[in-house]
Amino acid sequence: MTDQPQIIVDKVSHLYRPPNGRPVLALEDISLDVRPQEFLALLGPSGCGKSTLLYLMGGFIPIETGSISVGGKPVKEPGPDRGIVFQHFALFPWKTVRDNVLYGLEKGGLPRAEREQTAQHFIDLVGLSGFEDSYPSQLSGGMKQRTAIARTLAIDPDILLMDEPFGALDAQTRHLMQMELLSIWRKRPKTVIFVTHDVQEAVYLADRIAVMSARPGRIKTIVENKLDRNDPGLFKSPAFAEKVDDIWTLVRAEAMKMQGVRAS
Ligand SMILES: Nc1ncnc2c1ncn2[C@@H]1O[C@H](COP(=O)(O)OP(=O)(O)OP(=O)(O)O)[C@@H](O)[C@H]1O
Repeated sequence: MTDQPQIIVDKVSHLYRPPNGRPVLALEDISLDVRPQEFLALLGPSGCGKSTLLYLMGGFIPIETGSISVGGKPVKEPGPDRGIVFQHFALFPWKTVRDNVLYGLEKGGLPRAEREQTAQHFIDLVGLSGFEDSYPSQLSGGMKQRTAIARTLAIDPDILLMDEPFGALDAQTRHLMQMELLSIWRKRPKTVIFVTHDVQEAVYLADRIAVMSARPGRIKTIVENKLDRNDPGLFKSPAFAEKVDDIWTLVRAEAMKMQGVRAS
């Protein structure tokens, strides 16, 4: 890991202008550097603009104020260097697991046999061997999300943008998926930006945690996470509970501000 930032977010603000409603200032003056191959969590209360920031980095919505660069180039549109995984699985229901994973590889110009080999490699990596011919309706939530992750990983992006990818899963599956994601990330290190409003999830997964303020979203603070995430007992350790508690205190203040905003 070098210390040169791979992603530079510089003074970004974002105003939504819905056709039938008041404009919403979702982000204000966000500056953030992300290092290559670091796992960064974007943490904050609901509505603070986490997804908006992720989509701006992905090039899915235009940047109007400030700038974002990836590898020194300004972000103008989505690109194969940035893969995204959404909360809701976004699979093609009429395609099998194999074909869903192959879909992302179709544009790459690789021969069919090579594409199939790559797809199989990532299906195995996410633990779905034996389910290649299943359709999404035949899979559990966790398996659907694994398929979506395999599809994104198969394209081999340098950067993974993950928008609450485990938010729709039950607590047990969620923890298994977190462990699996860490293990995949160790095998194939990538820059990961992981949006969550779950403090435990952020502390369990991330090298650094950017805590965002209530709307308009700003970066309130960035916390370095020095806990040993290779430690299998980490989740149950006092140090983990203490870190979660410290960060929860920061987030709670913002969540309460958000409630106030809603109540007014
Ligand atoms: N297309 C849109 N038009 C108008 N306002 C929007 C639009 N998308 C998001 N917003 C508003 O911008 C703010 C930030 O939304 P965003 O989805 O980025 O927040 P978030 O932190 O990801 O929330 P959550 O954790 O609930 O998913 C919210 O107040 C939301 O209502």
